[in-house]
Amino acid sequence: MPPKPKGDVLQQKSPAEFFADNRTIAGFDNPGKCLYTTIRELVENALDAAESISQLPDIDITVEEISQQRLNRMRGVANHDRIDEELYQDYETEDAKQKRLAKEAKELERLEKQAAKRGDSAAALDAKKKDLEAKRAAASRAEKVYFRITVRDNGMGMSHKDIPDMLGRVLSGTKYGVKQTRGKFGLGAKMALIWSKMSTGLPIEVTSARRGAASRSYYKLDLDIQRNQPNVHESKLLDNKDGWHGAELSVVIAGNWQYYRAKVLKYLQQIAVITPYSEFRFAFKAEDEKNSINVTFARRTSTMPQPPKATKHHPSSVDLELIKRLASSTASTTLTSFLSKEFDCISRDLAEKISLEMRCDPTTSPAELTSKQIVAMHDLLHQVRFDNPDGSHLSPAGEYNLRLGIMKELRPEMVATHQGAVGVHEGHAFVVEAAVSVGGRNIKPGLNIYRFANRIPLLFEGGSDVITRTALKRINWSTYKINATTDKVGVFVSLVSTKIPFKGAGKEYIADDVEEIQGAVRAAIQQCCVQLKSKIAKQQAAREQRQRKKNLTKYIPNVAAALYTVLQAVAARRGQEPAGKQRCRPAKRRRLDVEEQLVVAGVQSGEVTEAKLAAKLSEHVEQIDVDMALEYQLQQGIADTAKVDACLMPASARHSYGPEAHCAVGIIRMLQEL
Ligand SMILES: Nc1ncnc2c1ncn2[C@@H]1O[C@H](COP(=O)(O)OP(=O)(O)OP(=O)(O)O)[C@@H](O)[C@H]1O
Repeated sequence: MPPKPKGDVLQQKSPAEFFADNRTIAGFDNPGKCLYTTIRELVENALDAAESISQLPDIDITVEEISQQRLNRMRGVANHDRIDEELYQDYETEDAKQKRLAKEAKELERLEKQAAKRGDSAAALDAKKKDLEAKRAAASRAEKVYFRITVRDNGMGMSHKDIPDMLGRVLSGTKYGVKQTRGKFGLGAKMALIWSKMSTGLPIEVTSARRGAASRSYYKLDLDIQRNQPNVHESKLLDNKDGWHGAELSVVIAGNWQYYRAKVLKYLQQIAVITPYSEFRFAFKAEDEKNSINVTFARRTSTMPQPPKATKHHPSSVDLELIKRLASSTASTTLTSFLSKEFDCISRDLAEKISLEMRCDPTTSPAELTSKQIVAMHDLLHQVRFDNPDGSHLSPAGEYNLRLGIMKELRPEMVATHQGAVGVHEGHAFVVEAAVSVGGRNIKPGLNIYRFANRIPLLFEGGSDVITRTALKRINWSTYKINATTDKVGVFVSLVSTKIPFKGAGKEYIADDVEEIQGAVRAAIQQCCVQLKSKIAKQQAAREQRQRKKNLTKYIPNVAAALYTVLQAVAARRGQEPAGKQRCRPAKRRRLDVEEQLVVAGVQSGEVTEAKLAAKLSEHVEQIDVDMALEYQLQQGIADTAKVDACLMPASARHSYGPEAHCAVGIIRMLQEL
């Protein structure tokens, strides 16, 4: 027998080991990204848990900075005193120190020049210098920084006995059905635990209670990576006198706040946009108190989208294995009832026809189907024409919520929203919602793209995502009077589906190769643009009108002065002419009409002054402005757009419904509602 090549030994890996070795697949790339993804996974679980019981989510997120010394104390490890400094990575030779100082001086000089060029204030320059110093201090600091991340929600909670498996076994969860949920893989919380095991060795702490439970569960556990099973350190039942329900998960990991701070805050802002019915309280507790942050993303509405419902598999989306699994686990005893009960869009009638097409007796038990019959069924299910899923089980954010979220977080000048019709991809229904906003705070000029999938903000890998690519390449913004480089444009697209074609388990971007989704995203953005186009045209007309008024007003003093000089000259000449001559003027000179004669007389008597002329001109410009505004409103269809019903409660029984009240900008008409 030839000798086995060295290293050619058959090995097996548990799913936990696989994900520990390939953390990047799940979005756990580097310490900073791990910090971000941990927060994200826990927040999304919290939202899923609250929404599943139609509870307005109340979520507390705390990130507590922990120094190496404190972590050592927590782990019961003695602090390490260095014997030989030269052994360490952060040891700086004299040469290296000189180079660093020179580089820092250069950087400082660059900052100062930049600030002078931009005319930044001394305070802004100071802030930049401090930032530079902090970065340098952090980079030169030998010890790593750790974080305790705690997320507390008011959701459905977890049952006492399930907690170890839910949080200590990779690929276990309650969200595997055909249902629109943020979680899908049964992986996120476990990845946070794996990372905590790998970086700090500390277990996760969980407290949870279900609705109406008399006790709350407390667990301290970690995950046996090789066996992929939970390892419970401590478990107890605590009193739940105040009837709390929800979950609180707390995990200590290595991270990098400095580089991922902006991403975390952006994520929270975007999740607040897509779930304005949630309240998020975020606290960053720094070791140095002055660096701590507290931000609240307040709830702005109590209107929650309908919770998504679990649906059945659509026949055109199933594979052979799934059919086998369903056939072996179904409670149905006949093929007809199996097909009509386990699959969406198959009536009993159709089920019977399919059975006959399979050359099977409709009363055959699904458990007795042979492999060949299952293959025949699989082929048929992919060939027969079925109705599309109707999408009623999906739960889009809704145009109202989307608009509200955008208004609350960005305060744009205008925003348009659109919800597309239900589409289908591989037998899974999907809905695309979009909003396009113009102007607002905290938004840069150009296209600012916000992507959401099953109401999760997607912040990474934007370049490959169907939403980004569509907004950048497939929309001709100028057709809609939008300047995609200078206008501050917000493009918000949210896709919900029972199956989002994510690339990777990190759920960071949506594939751009699904034609149906690509088309739906494009159509939804275009619909918003069409709405905005007319608003932008109106705005441009109003701007031009304002400009015209400004120009006219600017010249009033000069015009009044010139006019007054001319009038004075006319009045003086008239004053010198003998009375008789006034009646037989030379034919060339124009006759003054009565009004003009009055003005000239006014100038002569001192009643008409330059100031009075200027005031009259201003009045006239004002009047033109009002007339044009009213005419413009009429052109735009005042009846449809500018008429608003308002209910006024009379303050007392003595009131009358008088005639219309006219003002410069509208008419108020009182009608008695009988
Ligand atoms: N805050 C929570 N409240 C209630 N149940 C929770 C909470 N967090 C986690 N769970 C339960 O634990 C399970 C596992 O969570 P985990 O984050 O590992 O995966 P997931 O959310 O199902 O999927 P994904 O990996 O896609 O996020 C969930 O399916 C859920 O049942």
